[in-house]
Amino acid sequence: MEKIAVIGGGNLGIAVTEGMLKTGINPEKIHVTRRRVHYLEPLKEKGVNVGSNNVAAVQNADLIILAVKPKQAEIIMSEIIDHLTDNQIIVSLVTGVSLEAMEKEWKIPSICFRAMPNTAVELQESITCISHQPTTTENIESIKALFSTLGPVLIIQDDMMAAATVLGACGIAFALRFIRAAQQGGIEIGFNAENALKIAAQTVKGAAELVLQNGNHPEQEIDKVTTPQGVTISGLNTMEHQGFSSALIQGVLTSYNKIK
Ligand SMILES: NC(=O)C1=CN([C@@H]2O[C@H](COP(=O)(O)OP(=O)(O)OC[C@H]3O[C@@H](n4cnc5c(N)ncnc54)[C@H](OP(=O)(O)O)[C@@H]3O)[C@@H](O)[C@H]2O)C=CC1
Ligand SMILES: O=C(O)[C@@H]1CCC=N1
Repeated sequence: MEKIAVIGGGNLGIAVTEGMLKTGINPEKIHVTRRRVHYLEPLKEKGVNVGSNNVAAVQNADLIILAVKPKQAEIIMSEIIDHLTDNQIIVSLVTGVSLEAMEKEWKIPSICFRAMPNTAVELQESITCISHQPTTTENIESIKALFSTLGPVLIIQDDMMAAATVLGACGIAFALRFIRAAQQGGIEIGFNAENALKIAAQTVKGAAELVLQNGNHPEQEIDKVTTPQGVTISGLNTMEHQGFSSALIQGVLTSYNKIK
């Protein structure tokens, strides 16, 4: 990709930009916008173009990454629409706005994709789900290649984007709440906060790697830890009696129903 505009340098826009910078992309090729431009000072110091002029940013860009809230996106689209060309590519990270709505309601002339990374994109540890219209045949590989530098990529149907948002993007918060709870437990049994957090976080990372690298079902790995009449199974069963898995599944469904 030659020049990239990131419209909306907030939590996700900054994370995506930081991730792209880590891939070695030339910072001068990136232009990030937001209204309170002073929050973009750290990116500016790294050589990224920053500003509040969305039109200037898109006029110069081959790829436009839209990273604003849905209501903000409507306003911004009306501002930039006349400056878009049909050879530009728009990748929307906006939650809950389908490709069909982007084309019909926003009337975007450019090639549209949706992408759903999570904030670990900053560390190139996201999983990014990408969707495109069935009629879109070009540019899929280049979009896939860009996000593949930021973690694994899955191409999915656009109607699965809400599910991707919940499992992948909200999932970061769900996993972090687990880590926090484990840390709190760790403090009760004697660790200071710093060590409890380090153990909890690294243990989650290790558990994830066991699933990802071994390709095993979580329960296979759990079986290896649960000594008969041992301490792990007692703790696990108490958590389940308290509704651990059920609470997580219900939370996922609540988030999903809210997007829908
Ligand atoms: N955070 C996450 O983990 C994820 C978020 N998403 C989706 O990504 C989108 C962005 O989320 P998030 O980054 O969390 O939200 P933020 O509110 O952090 O970021 C949006 C940014 O847009 C800027 N903005 C608002 N109006 C304009 C404008 N007119 N021109 C330029 N910039 C503008 C705001 O800055 P200012 O007020 O200074 O203009 C703000 O920083 C949302 O649709 C969200 O649902 C998707 C996946 C994960
Ligand atoms: O909470 C939200 O609505 C957005 C979508 C995914 C992550 N943040």
